[in-house]
Amino acid sequence: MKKVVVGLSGGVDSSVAAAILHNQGYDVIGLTLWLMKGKGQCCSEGMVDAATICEQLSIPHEIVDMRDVFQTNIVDYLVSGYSAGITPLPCSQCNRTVKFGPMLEYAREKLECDAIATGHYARIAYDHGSERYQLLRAFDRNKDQSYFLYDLSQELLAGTIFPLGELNKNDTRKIAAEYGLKTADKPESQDLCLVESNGSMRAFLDKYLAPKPGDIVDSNGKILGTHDGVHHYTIGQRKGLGIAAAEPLYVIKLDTVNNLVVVGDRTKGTDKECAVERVNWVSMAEPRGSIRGEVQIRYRSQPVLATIIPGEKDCVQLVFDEPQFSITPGQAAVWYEGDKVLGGGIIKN
Ligand SMILES: Nc1ncnc2c1ncn2[C@@H]1O[C@H](COP(=O)(O)OP(=O)(O)OP(=O)(O)O)[C@@H](O)[C@H]1O
Repeated sequence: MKKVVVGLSGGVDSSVAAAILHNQGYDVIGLTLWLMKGKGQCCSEGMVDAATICEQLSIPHEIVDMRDVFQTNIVDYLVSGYSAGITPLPCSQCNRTVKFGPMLEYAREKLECDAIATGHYARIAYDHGSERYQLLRAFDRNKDQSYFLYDLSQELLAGTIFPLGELNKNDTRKIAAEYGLKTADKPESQDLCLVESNGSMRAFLDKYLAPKPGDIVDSNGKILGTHDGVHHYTIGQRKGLGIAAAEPLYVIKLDTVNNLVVVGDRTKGTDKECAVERVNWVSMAEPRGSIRGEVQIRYRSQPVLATIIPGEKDCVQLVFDEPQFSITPGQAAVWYEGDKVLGGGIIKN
């Protein structure tokens, strides 16, 4: 019988992923990564729900303590990024270094099992021509999570199954109800897990970073207001600036050297190019020259046409056909060809 380790967060998606594979005849083992430090965090509820699902499906449940790895790779990474004036995207980093990598390693070393599965909405296909695993968007475009998965290596893709890739969320809920899963009606998580467990990104950051008051200025240096720490702002932000102005103003630069938040009208926040670092080529090998692709610079942004120019040391330059508003250092840029994730990386500037 084929054996698979399913990452169980205690949510409906991973519960259904486990139930589907179990029903298909896989020998399923549930595995929950214990991620967050502190009592009463969302993880403790998640672990109990995951254990309940395993009980329902009569499958074993393992819990692996990953709190230190999560603290170093995600919490510290976020805090140092925000204090340096960037807006880091923790999810792709979390997927590679906290979830998929360690889960596959644990599955192989401790459970003699070569495959893992998660409840992500994305698809994987093997292309015989290029001999590569391809990462594809989910059928449900509204739930598609391929943007967060661009950083997975070929080895990780080879060992991963996404049982929900061809379903839409309504199907998932229906299947959960059909199987009578305890998590069937569990509400959708809306935010980043750290935001959800702390109430807001501000509340999370305030636990680690002291207030550092400074000025909000326009691009000529004119003082328009004050702020309580550059780390509370993000490029493109419009709300919560506390400035009355005739036209809408957006954050266009975070100047940590002079402790300034620089604001301007929408035209000042657009750019035709950006540099991307820590690039991972997913469905294709790194090309020798420029390629064209549809690029997403945020999770929910519309893909836009651009030329992708490979550079040195895992870097590329993106040149957009049309200037883009609020290109945010720290967020991921992911380039696609149709449904296929070609590659992605972290926006540098
Ligand atoms: N703590 C965890 N331990 C093991 N696997 C996890 C954990 N958190 C998330 N995962 C896996 O990653 C997938 C995507 O996680 P995400 O945080 O995006 O939750 P989600 O889409 O709301 O899914 P779910 O409904 O299963 O919580 C989950 O479906 C699960 O398979």
